[in-house]
Amino acid sequence: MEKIRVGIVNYRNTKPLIYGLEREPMKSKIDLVGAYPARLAQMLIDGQIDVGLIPVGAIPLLKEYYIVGNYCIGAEAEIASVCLFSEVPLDRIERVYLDYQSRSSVALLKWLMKESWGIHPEILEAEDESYRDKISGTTAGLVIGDRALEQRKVSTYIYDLGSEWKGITGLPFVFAAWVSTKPLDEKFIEEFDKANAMGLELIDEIVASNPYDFYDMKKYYTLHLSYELTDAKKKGMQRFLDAIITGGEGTIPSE
Ligand SMILES: C=C(O[C@@H]1C=C(C(=O)O)C=C[C@H]1O)C(=O)O
Repeated sequence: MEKIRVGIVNYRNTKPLIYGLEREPMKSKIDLVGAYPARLAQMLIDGQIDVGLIPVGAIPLLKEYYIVGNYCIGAEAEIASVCLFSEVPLDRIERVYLDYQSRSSVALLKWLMKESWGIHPEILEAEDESYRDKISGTTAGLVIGDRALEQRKVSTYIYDLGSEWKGITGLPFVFAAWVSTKPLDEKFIEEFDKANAMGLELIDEIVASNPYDFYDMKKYYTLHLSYELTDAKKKGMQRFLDAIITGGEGTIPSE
């Protein structure tokens, strides 16, 4: 049987979900491909993967899409790894770098600046990692993933996008979900879902085997990240999609 090509986010946030994908019975049925979120979205559009952890902010670009299974990269409130970093408070920010690796948080940040914070800094599209050195003075920057956990040690002001969303909408936020552009076999989805659940029961083991100096990973996996795609998360996801489709923040530049 042909293997299903599965695109996974290459950040630590994904480790609990892929624990079971890297083991049987899933292992021999799939090929795992790791990339940063914005790249994964492009890979799904280009047909290089069959299913992937796709940024919800990129969903408006898909002609047809299917949410696969019952797990996601989500947060009930504070996420810790998706933040606007700055050396000055919000009202003094003059320029904002957007993270080239993100699609959801870029759209969420634009929405927050316009609808909630009422600030209109100049928007700069980061093209590579060098933008992080430019987060200084009145130039702020959006950073996601492990790099954000590292940036927490550098920047003075940290605006957590998960907390901001929750504060305004009262809903959880889904950063990425398993998405395909064609329907997948139902039996496969069932097994895939079970494999996703496997690591969530083994957080202590995952934390112990992946030492990390920048953040308390037990706290990250259990307090910040929330992996079940609950009804509340689906509601949060729909609310976000409605906001970015009407606001135009869902459009992404070509790579
Ligand atoms: C929680 C996170 O969510 C990520 C943020 C994404 C985005 O902004 O497009 C996409 C996938 C997620 O891995 C994170 O990276 O820290």
